[in-house]
Amino acid sequence: MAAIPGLGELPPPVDPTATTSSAAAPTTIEILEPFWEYRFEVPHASTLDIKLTSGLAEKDGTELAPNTPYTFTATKSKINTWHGCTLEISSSGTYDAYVSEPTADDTPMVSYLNLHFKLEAFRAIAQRTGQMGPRVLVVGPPNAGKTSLVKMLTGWSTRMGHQPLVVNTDCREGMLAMPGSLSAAVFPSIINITTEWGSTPSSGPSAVPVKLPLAYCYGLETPEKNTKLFKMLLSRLAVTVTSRLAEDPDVKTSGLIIDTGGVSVSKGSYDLIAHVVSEFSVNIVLVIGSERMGNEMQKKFAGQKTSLDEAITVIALDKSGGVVERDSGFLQHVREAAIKEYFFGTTNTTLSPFTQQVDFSALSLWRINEASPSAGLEDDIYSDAMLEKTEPSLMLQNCVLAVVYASIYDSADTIRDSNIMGYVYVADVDEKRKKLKILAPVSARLGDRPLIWGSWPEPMVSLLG
Ligand SMILES: Nc1ncnc2c1ncn2[C@@H]1O[C@H](COP(=O)(O)OP(=O)(O)OP(=O)(O)O)[C@@H](O)[C@H]1O
Repeated sequence: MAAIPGLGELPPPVDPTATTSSAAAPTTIEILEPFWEYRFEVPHASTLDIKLTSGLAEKDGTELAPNTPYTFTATKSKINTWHGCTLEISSSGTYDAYVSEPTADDTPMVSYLNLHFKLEAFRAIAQRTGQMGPRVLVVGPPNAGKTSLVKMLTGWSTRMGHQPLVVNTDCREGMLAMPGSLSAAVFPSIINITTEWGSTPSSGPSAVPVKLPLAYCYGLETPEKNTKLFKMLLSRLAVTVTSRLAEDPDVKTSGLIIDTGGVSVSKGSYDLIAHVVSEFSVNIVLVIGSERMGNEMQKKFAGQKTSLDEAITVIALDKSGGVVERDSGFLQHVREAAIKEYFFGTTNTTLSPFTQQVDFSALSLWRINEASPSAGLEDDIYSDAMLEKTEPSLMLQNCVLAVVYASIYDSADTIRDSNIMGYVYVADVDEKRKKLKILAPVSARLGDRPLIWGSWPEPMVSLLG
């Protein structure tokens, strides 16, 4: 299992492998004026190469290096420019792209950048006084551009020399960890823009320093599937994040940026938002893409204080017209690609995962339960039942399991509260011989650590195909 020591960063290798471009593909040139965006959608079977040949451009807050081809696949995104630029585009396979031509007055990007400068002002005060930097939570309906905003605020702050701690509470997608995980990582350096958040920290070289997240396994698709477990893991993550802030002055003054999954206007979702606000002492709530949610958040947090006795400010932001919906098929390909990359690397950095045969009896396997609808939120007798010791079965076929930093002799609660060390994949289940064929990024004895089995990410059939 690839070690995830937590919240650090791996240095880049001395000789990173350069990204390759499809030299034979026809090339088009796009000239962008200030504030314009090059918006593109590449399906998983195709690749799109984008090279900045003049001017300055960025993707979600991270600047493109000049004359360097960036290869995108299974991506819907944009490249924007503040001062104008020229891009050279080539592709293999199909893709959709167009240039959006807003002015400074009609792009929400300007309000996002202004917000960034406000956060910088708070960070400057924090540096002078030794106080905590801003703790920012981004909420909004599905497909509002929340994650893109979190990336932009992270990228811009990193470029100013800060080290924000980014927290992902969206269990449907992973941040530097598999989907189904809740994770946090410090971003002292740029994000690898060709993947969602950069590579997951399996073994293998990368041109951009690999961020090491701290991750907990929730293993279910939505917070509603087991709200109590979800809240417990968030609290657990908040404790670790808070102690990380306390021990590192640079991270402390840079503050937190927290992403959420899309919420509908409902009491249950608002309770979860309030839980995150209180556990992470959030003092700035950004509501993107819903005036109604903005108003309701204003009302909810009016007059409330953080644990540090600061007021909670709610700021409503417009959604960008470029944000696109990603249908379930597309997102499934994205998840599959992330899992494949974890075990096999990318075309540039091929990894060789280890396959081993393991007896059913040699494993300590724990199943994450969905809460029964009758289980009361505050009802503690359900605590242990959230994680249940179980025997391997055919149901494990093609599942990803989380390996956690705990002992197989620990209690269910301790195992639940332990952070993730890495992941393995069940390639085959032989019920007759009572053996599993398991794929792991490194060779290690699997019987020594508890394995957590959830229903998210869903079984991936084509991983070895
Ligand atoms: N201006 C833009 N132009 C083109 N694509 C964009 C733009 N802004 C965001 N996107 C893309 O739209 C998709 C949805 O955006 P994003 O993931 O930021 O939304 P979200 O609110 O976090 O979604 P979710 O509700 O699934 O968490 C992403 O693929 C993102 O890269």
